[in-house]
Amino acid sequence: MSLILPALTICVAGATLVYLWRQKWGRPSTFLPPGPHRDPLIGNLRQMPSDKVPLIFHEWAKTYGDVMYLKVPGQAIVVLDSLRAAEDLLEKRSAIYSDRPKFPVYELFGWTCTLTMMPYGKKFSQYRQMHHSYLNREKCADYKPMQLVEARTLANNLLTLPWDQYENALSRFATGVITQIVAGHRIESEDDIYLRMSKMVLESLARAAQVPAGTAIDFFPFLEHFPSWFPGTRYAQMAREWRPTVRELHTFPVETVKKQREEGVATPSFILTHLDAVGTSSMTEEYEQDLQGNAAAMFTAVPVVSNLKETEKTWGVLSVFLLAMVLYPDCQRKAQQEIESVIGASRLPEFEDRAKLPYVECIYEELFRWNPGVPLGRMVPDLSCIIFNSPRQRYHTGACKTTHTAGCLYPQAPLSSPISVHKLTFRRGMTLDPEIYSNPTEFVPERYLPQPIGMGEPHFSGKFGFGRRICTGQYLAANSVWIAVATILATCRITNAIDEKGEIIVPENAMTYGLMRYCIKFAFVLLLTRPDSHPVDFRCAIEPRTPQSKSLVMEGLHAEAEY
Ligand code: HEM
Repeated sequence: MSLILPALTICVAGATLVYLWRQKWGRPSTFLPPGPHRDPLIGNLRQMPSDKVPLIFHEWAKTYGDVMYLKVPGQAIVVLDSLRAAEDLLEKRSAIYSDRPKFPVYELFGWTCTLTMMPYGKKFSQYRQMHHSYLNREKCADYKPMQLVEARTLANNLLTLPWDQYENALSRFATGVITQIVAGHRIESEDDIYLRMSKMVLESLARAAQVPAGTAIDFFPFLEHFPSWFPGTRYAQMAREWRPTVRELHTFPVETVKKQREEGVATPSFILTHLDAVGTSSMTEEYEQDLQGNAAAMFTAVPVVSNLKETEKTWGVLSVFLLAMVLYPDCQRKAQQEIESVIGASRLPEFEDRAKLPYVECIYEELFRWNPGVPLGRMVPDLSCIIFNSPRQRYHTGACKTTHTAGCLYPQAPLSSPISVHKLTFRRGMTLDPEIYSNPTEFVPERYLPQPIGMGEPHFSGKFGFGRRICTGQYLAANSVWIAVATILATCRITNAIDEKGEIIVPENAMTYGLMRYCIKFAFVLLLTRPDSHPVDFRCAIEPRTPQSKSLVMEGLHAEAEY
């Protein structure tokens, strides 16, 4: 027993030395894209920004170009700073750049069979198909009545709740839509089981997402079996604690719908459709796991916790909307005038009005460009963009396809490759491109209107990602965001909050960006990344836009309650 600790320490120290040696001498960098100078062993670790990472990468890209290479111990990062580079690699070559690395930590948390983290392959196509069959453009038209009711509930909540509950209201909206899609369940109260579960699970996901594939466990999976006091096992311990909660989100919705189906009371949902497709008696264990994983993956698309800022989906976009409306009151006024002149003051917006409200459409588009909720693209890194540094190495690792962009080789990675390289599609740089967008840091909805009224600039086409990994919930999300924006504009006036001293609070026009933190612990270098952005906490005031607003919302809710 007394020999175990020294033996383990020697093993780990040996593995670390081998690893560091490989970092230093294992790979010449002949074919790498340009990037800041790298120190021996630690690469770009010293230069890595601790805040506003997307903006700083964008600054660096001005020197090194729109395909930039960075290296920190254990991870190589390829930053794609322009739409052209992203389209070139992720759209045109998506057959070879759609893979994901293995995520031992996520798996320990209980995220197995999850599309978002799934490597490219047969199962991946099967999962995409499962999502697509329920979330394609045509099917999403059927969900509009439900989204309309949820948007009106949101407006009602914003008009009645105090300011510190606004985030909850937005979260409830996002979760409410997803629970109906996934399980046919309508959230009626604040203590709803799905709200509680999503809140817990998203918190767990956020913790795991702080370290996408960058923990000691990811580098040395065997550490999972070590006792919790052993250096580098912290995330394994955390994962073990969260696992039951994550698993509950997988099993509970499927079990509940199965039971409802047996009792003949199930309402249409993603789960019911897939249960019906096979029949519960002939359902294999594998199919059930697939269904659980796919249903749970949709919940991960919803940030439900008011204090939880780590997620990037619908909530993020709507909080960006509130911030923009406070900072740019003229835009709010123009949109409200448009709604009033097209729809009048006696009813609320509906999906059929969308084409007649071009300025509201421009606001919707500008939200995704101005401060995209996912500035570094995928929260989950890809392994697909592994770069091999020499033909010799390609030979050794058996890569089979190569492509050529910006003078660099990007061969396809074999899944067994031991090299961990993470690509981050860099959406912030794409949305700030001065060659595409004039005054790019300003919120200017008019930029999309045709000239001479507007500037004729293009919509940001990467808002839901690229290629074969493009967001499967894009049509659902687009409808959710649009109807929420239109309904809030029609019913609410969003203004600056007043503080305790009676002074106007002017929110800072700044987004916080995830931290890149580094801890060097007992020779393990852990890269902790949180590649997300969200408005810094801000207060705003929301009041009825007209004396009739509240009653209109209530009438609208009653009229649509039986959709
Ligand atoms: C405004 C809301 C949303 C935004 C901005 C958004 C954006 C994104 C982005 C940028 C990606 C990465 C795409 C890539 O890797 O190129 C993604 C992936 C994904 N999204 Fe969304 N999303 C939203 C809502 C949703 C919703 C509502 C769902 C489900 C109902 C969903 C399901 C997914 C899934 C499953 C993936 C992973 C796809 C894969 O890896 O193959 N998203 N999303």
